Amino acid sequence: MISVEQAQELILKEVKSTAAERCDLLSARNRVLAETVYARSDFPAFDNSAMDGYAVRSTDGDLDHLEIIEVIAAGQRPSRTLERGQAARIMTGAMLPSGADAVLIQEEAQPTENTLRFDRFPAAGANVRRRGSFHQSGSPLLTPGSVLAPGEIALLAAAQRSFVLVHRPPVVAILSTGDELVGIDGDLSGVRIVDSNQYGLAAQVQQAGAVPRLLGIAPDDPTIIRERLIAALDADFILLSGGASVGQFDYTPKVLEELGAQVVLYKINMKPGKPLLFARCGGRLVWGLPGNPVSSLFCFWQFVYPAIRKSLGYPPQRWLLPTVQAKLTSPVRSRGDRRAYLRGQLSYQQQTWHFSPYRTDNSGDLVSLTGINAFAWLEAGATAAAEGEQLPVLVVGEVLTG
Ligand SMILES: Nc1nc2c(c(=O)[nH]1)N[C@H]1C(S)=C(S)[C@@H](COP(=O)(O)OP(=O)(O)OC[C@H]3O[C@@H](n4cnc5c(N)ncnc54)[C@H](O)[C@@H]3O)O[C@H]1N2
Ligand code: MOO
Repeated sequence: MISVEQAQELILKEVKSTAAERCDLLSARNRVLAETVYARSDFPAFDNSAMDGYAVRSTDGDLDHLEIIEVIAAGQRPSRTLERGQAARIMTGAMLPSGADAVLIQEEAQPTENTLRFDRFPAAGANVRRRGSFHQSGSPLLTPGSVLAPGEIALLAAAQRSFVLVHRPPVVAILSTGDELVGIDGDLSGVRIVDSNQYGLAAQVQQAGAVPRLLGIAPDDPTIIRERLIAALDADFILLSGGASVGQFDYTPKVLEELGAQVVLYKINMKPGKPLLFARCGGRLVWGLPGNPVSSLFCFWQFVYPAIRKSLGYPPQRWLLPTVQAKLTSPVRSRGDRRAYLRGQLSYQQQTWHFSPYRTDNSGDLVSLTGINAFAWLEAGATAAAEGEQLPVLVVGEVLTG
């Protein structure tokens, strides 16, 4: 069995970023830029006021008062040049009139009719945003690999880019295998279970920014699994759920081998999720995920999520889910035979990360995943950790702050 870190490295080595596609700016959030975006003009495009007040000449501070010659709103062009002894009422963002080089803020001004008196006079450049001071025409605003968060989206809008080139989201096919499985509305007949992995994995694929393609259920029949797998080969990634272990009806490894797939790895030193299989098949990447629902979702976070992020063009520091060191709020145990990931809740309180372990580590118990946002881990060989001890924690959901 190989380690989690070795497996992540081997998997990521096989992944390439997808080609670029044109995307409407409003749909581009969380996508990754595949071009350099240059500024088409200076920003600000003209000298303007940073505050509501009065545009003045900074050399007029020796005068007793100034004459107010006009009012300039944002979006308007000043109509006159400011001469010695003159001021113009000006709003934040409005164009500075020629002749002016400073803005007296209105809190420090005493206007009466057209006359302006003042307490303190601004120095040259005070409260003025100079043309091109934020960025200049032709300068690169964003480079390939920039992740488009709301700030970047606003910058692109300011640069009048209603469309941008971003990496195409990979298509991830999901095929569940198992005679015991039925669709969400299927007949359970007392011995069957719902194919919940299809839904859980689809939600994870969407959350990671990729496009799920639901291929439904294949029975434990190698011929049918093989057919369905071939049909799935037009997707970028293929997730097979179930049949990865050693049981009599666990056909995933066998079918992949028959199709000429190169198995890159099989079995990881971790719990849950030991019987993970990863292979190259017909130029596509295939994950054989364990059928146990918690194991399957956990393997996704560890080994599929990073691959999706890489293919989306994310920078390497953002491929893996983050980890922190957190203090245990109650003791934990493990068999010690594999690295054990223990589900629980991570919160940040009083400048400290706290991890509250959930009471069970059963790989089939989906209730145990509700409200879970993290997994603390004990290395293989360690069988317990006490309350208050620090453990490394993998963060899979939103962190609680109280
Ligand atoms: N003798 C051994 N038995 C098992 C081993 C082992 O090393 N030796 N490994 C165990 C571990 S660890 C895991 S994890 C599971 C993985 O098994 P498979 O990937 O072969 O999955 P199945 O046998 O098909 O199913 C396991 C379990 O999960 C349920 N399941 C399957 N698919 C779905 C689905 N799409 N949605 C919801 N639930 C699903 C299935 O009914 C089983 O209960 O193997 C252990 N056994
Ligand atoms: O590795 Mo299995 O995932 O423990 O149940």
